[in-house]
Amino acid sequence: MVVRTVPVGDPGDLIARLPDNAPFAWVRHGDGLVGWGEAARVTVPHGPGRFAWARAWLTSIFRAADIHDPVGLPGSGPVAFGSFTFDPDSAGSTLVVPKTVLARRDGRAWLTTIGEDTLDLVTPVRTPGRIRYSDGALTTMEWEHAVATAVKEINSGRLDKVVLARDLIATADRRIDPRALLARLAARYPECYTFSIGGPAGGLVGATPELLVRHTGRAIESLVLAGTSPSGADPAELFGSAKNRYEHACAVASVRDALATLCGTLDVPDDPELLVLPNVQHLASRVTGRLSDGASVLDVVAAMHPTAAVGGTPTATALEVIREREDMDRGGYAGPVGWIDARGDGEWGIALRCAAITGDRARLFAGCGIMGGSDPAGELAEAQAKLRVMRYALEG
Ligand SMILES: C=C(O[C@H]1C=CC=C(C(=O)O)[C@@H]1O)C(=O)O
Repeated sequence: MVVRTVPVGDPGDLIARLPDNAPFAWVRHGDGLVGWGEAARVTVPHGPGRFAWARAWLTSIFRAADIHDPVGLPGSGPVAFGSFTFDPDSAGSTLVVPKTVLARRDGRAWLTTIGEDTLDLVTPVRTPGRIRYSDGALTTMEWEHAVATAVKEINSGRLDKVVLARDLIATADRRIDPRALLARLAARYPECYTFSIGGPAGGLVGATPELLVRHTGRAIESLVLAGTSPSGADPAELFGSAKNRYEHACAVASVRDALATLCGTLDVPDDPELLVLPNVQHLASRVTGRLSDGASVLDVVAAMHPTAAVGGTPTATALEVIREREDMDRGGYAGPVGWIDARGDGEWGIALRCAAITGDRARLFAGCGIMGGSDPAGELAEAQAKLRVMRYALEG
């Protein structure tokens, strides 16, 4: 495999450059990486060793490559995009090395191609047309009942926190082109990571505000989110809510504990800040650290997933409750999504505010941190607000 990276002039809108409807993307504030074509693809076997397996597969692919990379920045040279399922026992975790990657970072842009240059025929982007919605695994009433049961389990002492999610099925007039969704998401949610892991029939598309980990050399950074109110509500209520503060503290603790074993230094803020998005606002904590050895971004992802922003506290009990109450397979929702390069650098988010696309169908997901004081109707309203991201991507 011959890999060539060359510096290029400013490519403008990265998403507008995607030629086909199986795109790869990771874009925030216009910067990031987009890719197309497939030089290599693998389905990662499910089970507890999946991240180590993925890492070994990538090492063998990247080691065998003949790499010409004068740019030498995170994301230059060969790159793999990936999505891992939330549940280690679910099938469908995927890594793909695109044939072509176009990237921009801090005013510098580059193009990486693998193998022979091919003429990429640009297919027109079509919007999905009219969208009809139907219930996913549970009706809204059944989901509220699941939340009420989880609240009882928390109050009986079985666990402290669990994140319960629901799905919603959208059916479009025609085959959904992820590029149409990416363009809308990147324009409306510039603060989020707009992502796509393309597949032959569709793939996973979304705009997540939650950075699981950015790895640049030995420096790592994570943005932990948990605790939500509608945008426009008084932030003082969110900061003053014991329920939301404890929900956030559980998520921060899970990240701190996972990173402490890998980092020589780790900086965890005492108090959260506010992240305001068009639909909701979150309590947010930016955690930074330095790795004590040469762990790759996937090694760090393996140690962190699932954080209590998407699982719960304690983790193992929360996973049991999620399996018992949600009545669905989350697939890639709430799993790690992102990219890794041959140096082990990369950026991985938690796949929130996303949908799994298959042909003319999209499965949308949203979840909420459930605590002892949660009100099922309030949690349903919060889940609906989170679903607005992908409803907007589909409907415009
Ligand atoms: C699980 C989701 O959000 C998480 C991230 C931020 C705030 C959350 C909350 O307040 O419940 C969730 O922990 C989702 O968007 O599906």
